[in-house]
Amino acid sequence: MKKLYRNMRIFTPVDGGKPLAGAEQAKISEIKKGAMLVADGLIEKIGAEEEVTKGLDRSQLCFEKDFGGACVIPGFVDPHTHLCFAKRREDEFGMRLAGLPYLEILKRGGGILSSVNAVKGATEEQLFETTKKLALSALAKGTTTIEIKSGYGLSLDLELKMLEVIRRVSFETPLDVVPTFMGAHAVPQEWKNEADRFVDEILIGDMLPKIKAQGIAEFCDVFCEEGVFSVNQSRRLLKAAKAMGFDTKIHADEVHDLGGAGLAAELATRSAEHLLAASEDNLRAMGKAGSIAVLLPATAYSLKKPYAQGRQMIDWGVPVAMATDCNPGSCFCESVPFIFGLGVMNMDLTVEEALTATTLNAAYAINRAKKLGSLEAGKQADFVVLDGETPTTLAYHAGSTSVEEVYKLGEKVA
Ligand SMILES: N=CN[C@@H](CCC(=O)O)C(=O)O
Ligand SMILES: [Zn+2]
Repeated sequence: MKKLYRNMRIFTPVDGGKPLAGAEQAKISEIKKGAMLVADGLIEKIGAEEEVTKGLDRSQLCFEKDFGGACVIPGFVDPHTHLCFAKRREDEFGMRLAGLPYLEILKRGGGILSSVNAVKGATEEQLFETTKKLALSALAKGTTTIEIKSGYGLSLDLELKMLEVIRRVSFETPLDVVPTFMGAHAVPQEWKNEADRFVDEILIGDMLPKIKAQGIAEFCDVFCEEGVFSVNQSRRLLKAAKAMGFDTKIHADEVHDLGGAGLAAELATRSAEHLLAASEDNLRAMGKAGSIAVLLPATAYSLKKPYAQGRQMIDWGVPVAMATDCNPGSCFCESVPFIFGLGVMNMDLTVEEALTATTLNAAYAINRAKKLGSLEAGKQADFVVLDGETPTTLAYHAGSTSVEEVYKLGEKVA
């Protein structure tokens, strides 16, 4: 049986088989009075209502809905989160507001390391409950697919505990979940003066092969930053991960221009994230290598840092995606509508570019574009109904999500 959704004003990027870059990123298709025929959660037909309903045998339908001309966009894809954590760090936010730098808190044993202690102290059930609650909050705000990283474990047992919880979120919520192993999120206290050995013996020699054998993570990510992992250490880790069959990502040039974006280009990682301090040369090299820039404007907001050069990156031909970076430290935000507004207002993306950045390019950044990220025949019927005439409302109606209804695989889920 099929479902017919009609009388919708549909806005969607169009998938040309690769992430949209340069002027292509702003190309959005608009169907003024559109309809979607859905079978088994997939879009069978989409287009002008007249076309979609021509010759349609309505007795084949199990459901039909008139959306009254409402604005519909693809479900948001959030390609960078640290949503799996046990405890908030509101106290640290206060310290940062008082002037203590983010990396200094980590250096003193707080930050990511305090989240490691919290994961250690939580039962798997507790960790699952906090993670699920945030995932459902993201869903209510229009996110239908989400990447979630481990990285608050830093030992094999705790990383597996996190990845198990992340797997459960994919089974026990309507969201599509993409799991990333991020054992290289910080150097654990016990390896403080031996980061090289931690990378070579523990991460590469032990954790990566065991995580791979369990098939519990798809991507490998590393925090390449001054005082965390160097470019050389990150290179060794990502090369080894690639050789073992992981897809790769890198937290690059978030605070200092260490050359992480250059490494992303050199290794052609699927994406590089943050890039607040990345140099023009390295960003252009990323564009040439096809590495996607995943920008996290709510982190700049929360760290009170200058925003990444989103406008310039698009002009330089780098495909741009955006993500929330939801985590308890640098950015406690699971709202894609919020980052959509920041992208438009503070990084000078156009509304059309921001829509591509939060849907199709975001799907490419986690290797899901074949299934989702745009509303086209053959892809999943994951979509969001907005309170507004066009996607502009996402930036215009500040402080509101503008998200009225959320559909996953053709089912209303929020
Ligand atoms: N910068 C590194 N990792 C996270 C923050 C993690 C944390 O502070 O807990 C980020 O992407 O912002
Ligand atoms: Zn991150």
